[in-house]
Parts: sequence; structure tokens; C-alpha cells
Amino acid sequence: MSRLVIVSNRVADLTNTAQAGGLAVGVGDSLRQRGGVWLGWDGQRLKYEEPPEPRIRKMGPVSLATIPLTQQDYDEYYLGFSNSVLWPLFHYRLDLVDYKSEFLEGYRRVNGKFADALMTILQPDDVIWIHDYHLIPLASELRRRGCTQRMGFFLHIPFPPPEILAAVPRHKWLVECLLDFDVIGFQTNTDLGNLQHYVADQLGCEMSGNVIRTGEREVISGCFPIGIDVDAFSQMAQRPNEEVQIETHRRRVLRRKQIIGVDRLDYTKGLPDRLRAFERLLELYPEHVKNVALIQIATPTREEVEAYADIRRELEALSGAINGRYADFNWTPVRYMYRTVPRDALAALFRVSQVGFVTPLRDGMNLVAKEYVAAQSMDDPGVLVLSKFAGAAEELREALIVNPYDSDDMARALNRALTMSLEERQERQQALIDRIREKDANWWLKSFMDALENRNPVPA
Ligand SMILES: O=P(O)(O)OC[C@H]1O[C@H](O[C@H]2O[C@H](CO)[C@@H](O)[C@H](O)[C@H]2O)[C@H](O)[C@@H](O)[C@@H]1O
Ligand SMILES: O=c1ccn([C@@H]2O[C@H](COP(=O)(O)OP(=O)(O)O)[C@@H](O)[C@H]2O)c(=O)[nH]1
Repeated sequence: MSRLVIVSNRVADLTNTAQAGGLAVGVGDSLRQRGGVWLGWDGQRLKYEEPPEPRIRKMGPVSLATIPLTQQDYDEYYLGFSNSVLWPLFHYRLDLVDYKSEFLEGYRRVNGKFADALMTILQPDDVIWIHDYHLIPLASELRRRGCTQRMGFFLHIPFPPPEILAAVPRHKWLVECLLDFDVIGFQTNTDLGNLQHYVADQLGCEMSGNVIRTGEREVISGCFPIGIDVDAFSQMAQRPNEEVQIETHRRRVLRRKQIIGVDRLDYTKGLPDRLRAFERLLELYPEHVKNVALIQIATPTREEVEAYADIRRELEALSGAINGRYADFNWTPVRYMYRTVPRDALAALFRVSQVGFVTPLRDGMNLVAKEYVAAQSMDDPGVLVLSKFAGAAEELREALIVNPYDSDDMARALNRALTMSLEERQERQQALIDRIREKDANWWLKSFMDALENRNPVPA
């Protein structure tokens, strides 16, 4: 078996459960099983340039290779082109795109830095798996430096339809860069279809099933929905957690139910709309007043980008307004927390929450949806209420699927979830758990590697 070299903007500390972000979680779960090298940014922002050799740390079967960036790199490549241009645009938010030409220059420069660092550690038989929108030009940069190893790319976020993609400056160049990979993977069939339309219509490529012909080369494209380690998460959810147990006991005595939301505080996650839907639940079904609370964990993320500061202000004003209107001496309807919570504590919280409320306006996958399912007990499972615009909705069809722009629709689904019979909850839970087990973290790694190492085309 060849050595696997994974590259992503960030690497995760594999021994630490207190980190937010699905890429780190999904890649971590997969790499722990196969072993290999994981290269990424170390989170530092230096005032000066460093030589390209990465710093290597061994963590069990995985070698973490990290490089620093400069403050200018961080501003132009990470906050700039990646998170102020590609992120909003790929999530269909043209209104939030903030493009400056230096962002594109920084993006190319940093992809060059990643390529220089990789060239110092690559071995001839390595296979390279590159992740996410920060690193689309990396295969081209590596090929230019003489790298001939197999290279795959996985996009964790949505890939937009051609007419939206056309709004990104140099969109043709970006897609041509993608075609320098041997395999290109997406979370959903919708994303895959959007790329295939673009390459056929704009670049004149021929398609044969999921294989894209470009000049002399054949590129495999496919849909590989990311999964989680279901057993590990389920076990975490069952481990005793004193704080959660005390709070759950209190709620049981008072016969109160709990709805839970957990997200990075990102405008793509639909958090204000979610709070408005909860308020609508209290208006339309007053029997839930004092009997249900919404706990919303909103994790800090990309705070230097203005759109993120705006969404935080909006959310905090809204949760204050709902509490001001409804709270009583012994009941707070919205419990809002702006912090990162360790994943094992989240698992315990999911298990004792009667509803998992996951309503992004657009999301690549959303691992929280899968984690909520994995955390439930079969004896008394909760209900997942899931946005139709989360990638996870393509698989998790037995959730209550809602339109995150329609607060009445979400309020009705919440009411249905809170009053659903045990029998129906168990039927839905069984179907959902089967689905997340079928396509788990191991399946994701294996199916992508099968396409990359064995050049097995993915069935259309
Ligand atoms: O690294 P950050 O800028 O702090 O952001 C965290 C990660 O957010 C995004 O996660 C995506 O990947 C998940 C796993 O595939 C998926 O479930 C989710 O829908 C995506 O939004 C981003 O794509 C990562 O690169 C970031 O590390
Ligand atoms: O305070 C937090 C918030 C989130 N997460 C984890 O971060 C991941 C979020 O992934 P998801 O795909 O839902 O969204 P993303 O943040 O990647 O867009 C999940 O594994 C969560 O359990 C966490 O450990 N602590």
C-alpha cells in the first residue's frame, strides 16, 4: 500500500477533541485508521518568511507536517480569496463576495508555498489527497515542479451551478486547475452535476459516465459523501458526563424538552432563521412555552471577516429579544453559547436532546447532523430536523426535512418532532443509523482511495 499524504489548509491535533470544523474531524477519523502524513498550516502568522521545510510531529500512525504563513498570506489567502470570495460564492451568497486582486495573488502564492513544502517530503510512490477550496491550484503548482504522483481532490463545501461560478474572477482558470487532479470528489450528486455541466458547456470536455476527458487526460469525478466513525461517537455519547447528567435530571423532573443546535457561527448555517423558527414555534404552539428550550452552541470562526461579525451581532440581538419576550423566573427559552465545546461533551448533549435542529441555508455536508443520529439511544431516540440545503439531506431522508427560509415550515416540523410517537421515532432512527453506518468515515476513505489508487471510475 502506498503512503498516503493528505494536504489541507489546517491540520488537527489528533489527541485533542476540542476543535470545531468538519474537515478536521472527518480527515482525522479516516487517517487514524490508515496512517500517513498530513500537511497543513500550523495556525501561526509570522512577520517574516520561513524556509519551505515543514515541521514534522509523530502522532501514532500519523505524521503531522506543518508550515507557518505570514500575516500577509493569512490576510490575502485565508481571510481574502478563500473566505471572502470562494466561501460565500460556493455557498450561493454572491451578495457577500468581497474581491480584491491582491487576494488572488496571495491565493496563488500560498498554493506555491504548500507545493514547495510538499516537494521536500514527497516520496516517489506516495499518493496525494488534497482537501478543500483553499488548495484548488495545488495540483497545478505541484505538476509544474515535476511531481508525477497520483493526486486527488475533495471539495468539502458545495460546488455552485455554472451561472453562479461565473461570478468568481478567473473561474475558468480555477476549473482548469481542478482538471490537473486525477480524481475530483464532491459531497453530493448536485455538486458533482454542477461541475460536470461547467466542464462540458464552458470547457468543451467530453464526458463518459463520470470520467471527464480533457485533451489526452482522463479525470475521474465522483460523489463521496463524508462520514463519521459512528461507534466511536456513539460510545462518547454514552460516557458519563456529570454536568450534562445533573442538568438532564432537572429537566426530567420539570418535564422539559430540549432542542439543540451546534454550528460554527457562520452565515451559511442559518442561525437567525433558526431562532426565528423557534420563536414561531412558541407563537403557533403555546403549549410548548415553559416546556421546551433551545440550546444553541455557536462556535467562533473567521471573526476578522466583517460578514461574520455582522451575523454574530444579529444572532445575539435576536436571542436577547426572544428571551426578553418569553423568559420567566425559572425558564430561559434560548440558551445561547458563543464558544467551542469539546466533541465528547457535544456527544453527551446530543443524546439528551429530544430534537437535533440543523438548518443551514447551504452546507457541504454537515457532520453535526450525522453525529446527532449517532448519539441517540434506540430506546428513546430524538428526532433530527434537517435543512434540505445541507449536503447530508441527500442521504438522511428519514429526518424531518425543512426549508430553512420558511420559519412556519420549521416551526411545524419542530412541533411534529416534539410530539412524535416512540414507534415513529424508532423507525426513523433505525433507518438513519443504517445510512450513517453504510457510508461512514472508513467508507469515505476507502471509496476515494479506490478511485485514486486503482483508477476505478465511480459509477454514474
Ligand atoms: O478552518 P476554518 O476556517 O475554521 O473552518 C472550519 C472548516 O469549515 C468547513 O467545513 C466543511 O467540511 C465539513 C466536512 O466535510 C462539511 O461537513 C461542512 O459542510 C463544510 O462546511 C471547511 O470546508 C473546512 O475547510 C474548514 O476547515
Ligand atoms: O464547539 C464545537 C462545534 C463543533 N464541533 C465539531 O465540529 C464539526 C463541525 O462539522 P460540520 O460538518 O457540521 O460543519 P463545519 O464547521 O465543518 O462547517 C463537528 O464534528 C462538531 O462535532 C466541535 O467539536 N465543537
